[in-house]
Amino acid sequence: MQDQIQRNYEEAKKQYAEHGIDTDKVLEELANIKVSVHCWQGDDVRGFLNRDQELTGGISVTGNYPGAARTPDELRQDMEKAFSLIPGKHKVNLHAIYADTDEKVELDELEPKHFQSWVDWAKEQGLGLDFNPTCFSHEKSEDGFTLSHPDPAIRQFWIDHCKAARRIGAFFGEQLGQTCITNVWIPDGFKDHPVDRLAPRQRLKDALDEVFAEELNPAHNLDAVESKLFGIGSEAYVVGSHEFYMGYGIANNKLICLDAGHFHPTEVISNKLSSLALFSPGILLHVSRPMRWDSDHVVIMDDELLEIARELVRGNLLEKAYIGLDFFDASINRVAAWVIGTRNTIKALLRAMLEPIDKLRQAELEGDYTTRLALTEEFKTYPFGAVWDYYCVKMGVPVRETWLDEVKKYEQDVLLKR
Ligand SMILES: C[C@H](O)[C@H](O)[C@@H](O)C(=O)CO
Ligand SMILES: [Mn+2]
Repeated sequence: MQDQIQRNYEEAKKQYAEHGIDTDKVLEELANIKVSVHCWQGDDVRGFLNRDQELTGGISVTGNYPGAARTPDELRQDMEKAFSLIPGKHKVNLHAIYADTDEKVELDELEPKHFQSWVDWAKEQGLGLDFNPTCFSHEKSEDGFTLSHPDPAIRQFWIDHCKAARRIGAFFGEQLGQTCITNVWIPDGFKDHPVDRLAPRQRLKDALDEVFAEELNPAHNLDAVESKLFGIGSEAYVVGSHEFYMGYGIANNKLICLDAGHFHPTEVISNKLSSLALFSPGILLHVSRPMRWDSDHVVIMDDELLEIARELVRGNLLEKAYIGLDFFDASINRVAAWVIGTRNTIKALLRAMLEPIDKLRQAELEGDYTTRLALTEEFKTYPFGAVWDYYCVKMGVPVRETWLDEVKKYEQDVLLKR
């Protein structure tokens, strides 16, 4: 098998070299790209702080596949399994509700010490950490409002939680020597048409100003803000809309987070990256897959994933874009969900890096759209699979679908025993 993979790679390498593409160099670059893998796929966004609390905030997980992680140790064990099947060294994206502590601690009182075990584990595994305040699944968000809440006391609770989250993010960055991205997403919105659209946005703006007032070392923590068009129960109006955060992020030097599932059904984030790149200090991606009402299906190799990857590569945006994943599916093996979505994201980047970008750009500049179309179409069947297989071998992870045997075995040995 390995000899065949090597031979296939040598043949593919020649074909790409004819178009000036150095596959060895591409693979070196690919190995440097980190994907932030979201912990919440492993336990259906339950977390460990308030395990009896139902999931709220207009997001939903469906399915009852056995084996969801019930403790921080189980979640780490599952993520280790997933990472052993994914090429490269990556990051783990945590939410505040994943604190690992026996203390009964409120969200606004969280401290770095409540995440010490995650930092120790990340060090040991060579992983980075990203972070998110959890502004949902809590009694103080039951009426659908957090940072824009009309009640100043409730608003203050969420402001204090977000402030605490940023300090935890900075602790991650400082401890791990890798910048932590702390992303603020809030569910606030109305099911039906509001009378006053402005006041909640004014309150959100003022609350964010307070959240971000403390200066933190940007080498340790960078802040991001994530918009959404609608959620379940906030169909008519979401306070933190795209326009709101475009304005806020650019005016306040914050990363803008684009979640692929947070826009109109035919609106794509791939077409937003080049505009945003010109004006914002950085972009955080939540790579996801919208399906009708749901914004969070497991990422597959569809046109939009490829287009996102192409935009990142062609526009040289990989330096200012941070790639995070955001999906949750409880109807399939959760470790497999991570592996499928993360491998696809990396594979899409590889495919984008294996395109004759200079030739295509030149054809476009010269108005030769025939060549542009012909080449892009022919490259769709160039042997990127041979390069991917070789990359998996080189990085010491299973080739093609052989990873699935390992997940099935893990399911038998570990997940079904929970
Ligand atoms: C759990 C995440 O923070 C959440 O999915 C958020 O990023 C989002 O996308 C909400 O729709
Ligand atoms: Mn998201």
